[in-house]
Amino acid sequence: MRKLCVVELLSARRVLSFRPHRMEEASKLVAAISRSSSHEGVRLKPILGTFANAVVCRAAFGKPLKLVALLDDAMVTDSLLDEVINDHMAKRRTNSTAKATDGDQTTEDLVDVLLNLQKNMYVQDMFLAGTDTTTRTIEWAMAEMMKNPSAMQKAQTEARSVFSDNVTEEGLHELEYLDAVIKETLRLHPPGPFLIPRESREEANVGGFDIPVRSQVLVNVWAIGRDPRYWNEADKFSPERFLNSTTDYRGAHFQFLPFGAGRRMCPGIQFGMVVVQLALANLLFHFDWKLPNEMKPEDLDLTEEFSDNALKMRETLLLIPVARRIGSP
Ligand code: HEM
Repeated sequence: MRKLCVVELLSARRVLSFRPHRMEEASKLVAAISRSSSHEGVRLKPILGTFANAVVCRAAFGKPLKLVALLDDAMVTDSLLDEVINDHMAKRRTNSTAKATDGDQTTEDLVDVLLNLQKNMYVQDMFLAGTDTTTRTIEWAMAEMMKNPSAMQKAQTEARSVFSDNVTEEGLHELEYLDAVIKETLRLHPPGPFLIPRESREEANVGGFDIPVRSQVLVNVWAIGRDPRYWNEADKFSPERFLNSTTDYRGAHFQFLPFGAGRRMCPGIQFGMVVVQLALANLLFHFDWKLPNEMKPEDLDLTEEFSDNALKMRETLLLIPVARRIGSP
């Protein structure tokens, strides 16, 4: 099933096919921030959540669903998902959009794919794994850049020199500094601080502790990402450490495992990274950002809180966006 999803939904070809949806949702994100701009500031998390929800849902279900209802209430979730599946079945019966209306197979969504294969259960898992992780990564990256204005300035200057009128996905690969910002954010604040539990297949001794065979093993990637044996000034936010470095998050460098490693590694890396890059590039390109109440960067509270295997920001990020006139530096 995992293999199926990787090939059918999260492969490079599929991720590329969802580009028009992502671009549309990115424009809505910019418009929503512009609308809610005020002197008191904007709470970024709900707006980012709506964006990530829409992008993941449009890929998975063909349309946006209500995020809060999905996450908070299992019964509502079931009935919403039933509705989505029934919708798709009805469309198939009337033979209108079993495949995409334009006849292009690549615009099928996950529900179409799973209905083709008669495997409906996986839909909800995919949704939950994809939305919260991306939202939190974007929020943490913004928070760290607000606390470290020189990083914000470098990322902004880069975005504004790569793009002229608008952000396009084709140009995202040129944002090297932003890529380093995202890596550094994932090192310090991995959205899943513990990987999926593993079971040891043989006896081992780790750090002086005997681990019997068949023990449940939890890998704490948060602690590994801050271990001074592997990272200089481990608690410092310094995207520069990833510039000209070969360390990446694809599971081969065990000091940096935000997406896990091995057979259970996150299959949504490509999907997740493009969503995070696209959102951040838009936030940096279209807005200047200020802290409310004349707060100084060093006073921004980035205390982490751990619950439900997620690292959350204790204080929700509140920022003032100042829309930029395109063409100005
Ligand atoms: C910044 C974004 C994301 C991060 C940091 C992240 C991180 C992770 C991690 C750490 C795991 C566990 C891996 C392990 O134990 O080795 C995981 C599993 C998973 N992720 Fe992601 N993820 C992200 C985005 C996504 C997206 C966008 C999707 C799908 C749309 C997705 C789908 C999944 C699924 C289905 C699993 C379970 C895999 C399994 O059970 O074998 N993730 N993710």
